[in-house]
Amino acid sequence: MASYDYDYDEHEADLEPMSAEDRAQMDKGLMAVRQELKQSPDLQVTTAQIEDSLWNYYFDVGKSVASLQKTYGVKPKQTPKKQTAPKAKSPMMPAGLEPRPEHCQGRKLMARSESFAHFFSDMPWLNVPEHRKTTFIPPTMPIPGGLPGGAPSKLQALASRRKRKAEEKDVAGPSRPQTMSGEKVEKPTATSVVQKVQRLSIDDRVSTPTPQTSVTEKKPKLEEPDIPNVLVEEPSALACTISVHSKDEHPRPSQSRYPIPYMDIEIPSHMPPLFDFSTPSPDDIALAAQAKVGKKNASPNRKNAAVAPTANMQNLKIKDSTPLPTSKHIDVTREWSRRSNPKNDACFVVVGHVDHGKSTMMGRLMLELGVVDERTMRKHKKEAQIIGRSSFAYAWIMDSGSTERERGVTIDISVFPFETEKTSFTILDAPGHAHFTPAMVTGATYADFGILVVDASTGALESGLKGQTKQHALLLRSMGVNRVIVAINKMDAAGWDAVRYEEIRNQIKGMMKGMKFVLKNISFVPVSGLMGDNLVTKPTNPKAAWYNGPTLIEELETAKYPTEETIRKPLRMDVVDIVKDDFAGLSVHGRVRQGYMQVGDALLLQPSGEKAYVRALAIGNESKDFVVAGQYVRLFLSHIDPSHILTGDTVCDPLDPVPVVRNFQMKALAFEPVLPDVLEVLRGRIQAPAHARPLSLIHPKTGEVQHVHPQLLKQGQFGRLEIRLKDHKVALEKGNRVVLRDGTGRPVAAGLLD
Ligand SMILES: Nc1nc2c(ncn2[C@@H]2O[C@H](COP(=O)(O)OP(=O)(O)OP(=O)(O)O)[C@@H](O)[C@H]2O)c(=O)[nH]1
Repeated sequence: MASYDYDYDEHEADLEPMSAEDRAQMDKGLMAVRQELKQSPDLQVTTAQIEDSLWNYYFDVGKSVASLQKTYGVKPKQTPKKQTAPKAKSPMMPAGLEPRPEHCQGRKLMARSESFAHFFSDMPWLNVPEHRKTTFIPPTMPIPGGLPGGAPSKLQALASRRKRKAEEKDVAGPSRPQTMSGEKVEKPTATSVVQKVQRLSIDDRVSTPTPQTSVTEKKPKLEEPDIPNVLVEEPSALACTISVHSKDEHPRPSQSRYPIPYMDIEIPSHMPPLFDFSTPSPDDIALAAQAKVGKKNASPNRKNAAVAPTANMQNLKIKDSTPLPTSKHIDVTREWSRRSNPKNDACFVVVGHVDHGKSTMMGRLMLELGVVDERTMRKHKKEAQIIGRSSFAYAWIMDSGSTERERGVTIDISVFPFETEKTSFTILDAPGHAHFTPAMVTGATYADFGILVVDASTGALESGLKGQTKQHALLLRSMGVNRVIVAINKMDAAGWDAVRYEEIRNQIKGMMKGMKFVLKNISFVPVSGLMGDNLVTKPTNPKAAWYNGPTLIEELETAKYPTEETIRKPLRMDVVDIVKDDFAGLSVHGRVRQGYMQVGDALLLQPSGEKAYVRALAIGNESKDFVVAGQYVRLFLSHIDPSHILTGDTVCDPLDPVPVVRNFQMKALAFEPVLPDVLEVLRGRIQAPAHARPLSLIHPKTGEVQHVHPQLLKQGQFGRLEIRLKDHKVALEKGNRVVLRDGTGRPVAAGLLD
């Protein structure tokens, strides 16, 4: 057995001579090194040493000289050396590389590395008798242009058949179409591609289709190939997804369809079919049983929303086979009118210029009402102090997002439910910054009334009147939010100055009058959100002694909503938020605009047309059997894929759904000139580009048409607009509030659907 310890010197004899090219490089390098070292009187280096050094440094003269001087004690030459960039001396080594590592230095290794074969010559595994040696047959390569998996294409198969025919003709003569084996050559029949491929010999498959005729030969008439009538399949959904194309978008030519293998296999008549689709599947049986249960409980009474939809649910495509949620079949309108503690439900939006104190006021109100406890407040104060935003501690009750807290700016609408003795309220705290107007519009879409917060401190009112104080008031007006409480805030900073309060009151009154608000629906309350003055209790500050009007909460309590009439209308709820919770399951948040629903009800989501069931209901953390118009609820859904729900969708009664429209007309107030142009439609969470065109100019008070097809609606004018959505369809109906804004995000007009 040979030893595996390799000794280079022992195998010196095995070294292969240097190539002619290397030899020439070496000779050139040798001369150059000698030239460099010529002036050294104590030169002790041999030719072999120089050659070794040159080899190690890839024929780099400079590096070789330096190495020799260092190794053999030759003093460096005093004359400055020419600085040449190291050149690559071998085609394998680029310039600037490090010298060869020690373990592979010397040309010995190169020589040896090519002569390892001898080393294993006595290995037993190499002494295989000739008859036992494997014969390697090259694998069948896919034919160029053939089908995946190596099958030839139809064209190649045809060429191959012709070639074979021609060869057979040569052998057997034209009158006897037979193969070499004596079989008759049959005209290819219409069978499957699978069979066709099987008939082809390996020779056929690897042969390149060549022209069958020479130039001089008469070109035989090309026969149409017998293309088998096979079942073909479209590319799969996965394939379409991967290639980012939809099937419809890019229909593929028929030749790119591949046959489904084995579809031509004939099943003998005595064998049962593999899949019998003539009988119901286990899923069908389960669904039929569920439908039966639903039918048994059905009653023709529309008032019982749990029952009526079920009767009409036969057409619904249920997405999973989990049992339907069970309903208590409550007569909701009767229960609601008989409730022991009749409370109003009211939802208000808090609007106003940025930093005028909206969130602080609402946060402090929650503390004063005991909705938020002192402990939580202390925590907020401490955390706000840590990041140097102590003055925002109350605002943190509303602004729960980390970005909102860090930046001290409300970004999205905050929803906060709370109750007083008389009313169940929902606060929609809107952002004041102009960038977040869509969120403010979302709030205004669902609100029964608004609180317009105005900063009383010097200069703030003025900047607000030029900014969001005015814009938000306009948006409220044009969206039909007619009841507004103007909270004149930061009265502590204004020293509870009665004159300042009156001044602000008059200015805002004038502005709102100009916006065609009915003044009896507007009320004013001086407050200090930060100090908690006049929110729930009368101000304690002696400077506020002049004020003897209502507190903010007293003003809020005047709201009355909903009426029985609203509850009897078909269900509408706009999806403001979607929550996918691993534990609690899929739920959506929103305000029931009209109608009611109870656990077990069937629902329809528009504009998608997806169906679902009410699995559970909750208001705040309290679970409910039913919810009615006016309440801000959490609706837990079943039998729907979460990917089919979007914010902005409308949850509605499947028997009386909200229509899905592409074109509509609306009565709008123009904040900016409205010309025929592309604008963005904003409704709740819906944002869709549309083409807007003025149809008529309307008198704001009488509603009479003053001018048909005006070229534009001027700022402050009321008119009817035609809206054509560009690519979306939206769920909208008469009376819905819609805002239009331009490309810069500035609201241009707002109004109600006609
Ligand atoms: N002096 C005084 N400062 C107040 C009062 N209310 C709010 N502030 C301060 O005003 C600043 C802004 O308050 P926020 O409540 O965040 O204002 P906002 O209107 O909600 O701001 P955005 O939602 O971002 O538009 C904070 O520093 C508050 O402490 C008040 O009544 N008096």
